Amino acid sequence: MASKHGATKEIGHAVVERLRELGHDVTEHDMASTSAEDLDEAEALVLGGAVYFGRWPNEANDLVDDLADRVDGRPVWLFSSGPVAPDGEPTSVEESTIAIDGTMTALDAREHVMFGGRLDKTVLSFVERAVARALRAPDADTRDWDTIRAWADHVDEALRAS
Ligand SMILES: Cc1cc2nc3c(=O)[nH]c(=O)nc-3n(C[C@H](O)[C@H](O)[C@H](O)COP(=O)(O)O)c2cc1C
Repeated sequence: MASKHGATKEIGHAVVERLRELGHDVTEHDMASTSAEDLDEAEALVLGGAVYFGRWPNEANDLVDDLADRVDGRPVWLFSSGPVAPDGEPTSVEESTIAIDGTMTALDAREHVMFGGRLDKTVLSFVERAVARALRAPDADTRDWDTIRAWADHVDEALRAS
């Protein structure tokens, strides 16, 4: 996971827990302290990033660059955590956009899914808080745990089918 304030990390943890329940041997990594080589033994990869200004954090994009040469046909799934409001900015799940096409192509990923996010202005940096205020983004947590777990089930099914 690549998470600045923990919301994406918690989503990733829920996915990991569900995949473990379903019998998979899963290791959880923080992308900021993970190299592509660290993932060489993994049979499949699930990468999740928080969306800031329409893109994943730098550490996620750096890891994707390094992974591109090492994926070697392994199945890859991607998720993002972003939208926190039904309207306004940051925007709704349906409207939220992220520059993910390059990542999809680089890793030959099977799919990318956008989950809701969490915004808590009390934990943001000064600049982030100023941006959130300027965008009139409300404090909210729109992560839907049933949807997140259902997606883990879907990844499990795809893994079993492959
Ligand atoms: C400065 C700032 C910029 C953001 N930009 C976007 C964005 O472009 N698109 C989006 O959907 N969400 C955006 N968000 C919402 C975050 O992606 C959301 O809060 C996310 O769940 C945070 O994840 P994290 O706690 O793992 O860092 C932004 C939030 C902040 C504070």
